Amino acid sequence: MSAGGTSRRTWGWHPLRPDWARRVVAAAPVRPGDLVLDLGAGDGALTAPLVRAGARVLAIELHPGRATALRRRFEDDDVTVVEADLRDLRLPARPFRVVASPPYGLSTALVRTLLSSDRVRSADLVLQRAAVRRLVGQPPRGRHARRYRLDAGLRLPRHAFVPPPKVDSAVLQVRR
Ligand SMILES: C[S@@+](CC[C@H](N)C(=O)[O-])C[C@H]1O[C@@H](n2cnc3c(N)ncnc32)[C@H](O)[C@@H]1O
Repeated sequence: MSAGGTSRRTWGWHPLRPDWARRVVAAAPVRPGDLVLDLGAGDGALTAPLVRAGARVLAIELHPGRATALRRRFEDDDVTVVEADLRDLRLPARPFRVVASPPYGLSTALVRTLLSSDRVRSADLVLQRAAVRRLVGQPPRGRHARRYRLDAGLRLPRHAFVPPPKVDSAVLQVRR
């Protein structure tokens, strides 16, 4: 995937509207001082309310232009932007939360990676609604999967995103 010639499809570019991003963060158990990963942070729709909630955010974004814009936007905040591919995600060595709207194509792999760690305090992932149903019914295996419970959370209508995707979305809640 090159940074030039990018298409919405290649990069899964469906940013959340700010009001819906606020709702997703408000429904997550984030406390001041928590380390929170925003996976596929885009232009910071979720990063902004996470910062307002007092989180220390690790924002991971593959698109170079978006990573640069994120650094500028949050230069005065407790936000670390890492330009990296989520397919090579390396999790922090200390406990962390996740609040993210990642590319839908990586949903299963991401959940599996999270369930392989014993350091996830919680995760709230905006995913395709059908994927949430599937994952709640049959979570992917992971080394520490038994420590976690998966539930369906907030439902997001298509107009929660600009542009609206062709599928419905919901939050997958991962709790210990
Ligand atoms: C659905 S958008 C969500 C953006 C933002 N989280 C929001 O809610 O508005 C997914 C984001 O993931 C990024 N992305 C796509 N593939 C990625 C990958 N392999 N690694 C890291 N980021 C990726 C895209 O560039 C895009 O910014």
